[in-house]
Amino acid sequence: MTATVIDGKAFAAKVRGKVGEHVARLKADHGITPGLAVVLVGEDPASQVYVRSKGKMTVEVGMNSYEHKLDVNTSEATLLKVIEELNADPDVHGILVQLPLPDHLDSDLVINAIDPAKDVDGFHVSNVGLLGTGQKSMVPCTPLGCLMMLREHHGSISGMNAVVIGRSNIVGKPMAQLLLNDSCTVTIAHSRTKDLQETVKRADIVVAAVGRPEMVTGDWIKEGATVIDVGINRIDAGLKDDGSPKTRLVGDVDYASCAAVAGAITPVPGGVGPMTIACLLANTVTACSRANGLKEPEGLTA
Ligand SMILES: Nc1nc2c(c(=O)[nH]1)N[C@@H](CN(C=O)c1ccc(C(=O)N[C@@H](CCC(=O)O)C(=O)O)cc1)CN2
Repeated sequence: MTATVIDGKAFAAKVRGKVGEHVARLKADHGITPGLAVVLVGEDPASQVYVRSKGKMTVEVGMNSYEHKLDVNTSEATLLKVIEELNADPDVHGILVQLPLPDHLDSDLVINAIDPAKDVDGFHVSNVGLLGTGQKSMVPCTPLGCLMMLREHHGSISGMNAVVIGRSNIVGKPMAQLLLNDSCTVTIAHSRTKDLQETVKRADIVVAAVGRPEMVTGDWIKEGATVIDVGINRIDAGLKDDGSPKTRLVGDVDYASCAAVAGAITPVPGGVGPMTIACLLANTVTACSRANGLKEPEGLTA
């Protein structure tokens, strides 16, 4: 079997298109422009790229983008003050603090200082609780993107066996919750799971979010299963012509061997990654609609 490639880049463009349509309606019918504030502390190169990309795409869909770039040594008190001001700003409907934060800052404390209604990352403990109890919440962007791709590919995923590899608060746990809310039978596997390979082999849906380059190989995958690769790992790829080191982006899944067995698979790059930012924009327009007591966009929430 050769797997169908689930094109996250193309799907993300469609999601951004829908967000743009909803933003245009909010502006034309209600005179409201959704606003997204992104806070970056420090100069982590990957985070800088993601934040730039978020700002650019926010503007492209017609929303206002507010960037707050803070020095790497910013104190917790200063960061909390910035969040407090954004919470109180009526033009800001979504707030995101780019992770990881520098070590001296307590991520949980910072995230839980965000107004849950503006928490477009869905990481605030109130949103985690709401999602866990099947209530309306803000949903973390990466798992939401995975869910959208699964629904688009399968129609319904009800009753399917899903294995999520990884138990992070950002991806693994909310992903498992979303799959459960869609009536999958869900296993959360991790580095200490006994018989990990056998566990994965039983799955109709595999979501790999462990952060280990190409860990999941084709012999772990049930024939015809759908494989969603959340991993973004930069690995050595020899030397460039000028002798400098070359790198290559790979997922947590060994693409070639898994694609030979799976029914469908997301590539890296171009799979889950682009959906993360598209879902951030979707969450912002959802937050803005909710804040104004207006109808939420269809097909952009869980
Ligand atoms: N506050 C948050 N911090 C972080 C999140 C998050 O959702 N909220 N997720 C990641 C980083 N991230 C967005 O912030 C992100 C990661 C990857 C991509 C993406 O499009 N990746 C491309 C490849 C890009 C490359 O070449 O490096 C792909 O997979 O095709 C978008 C967003 C951690 N922090």
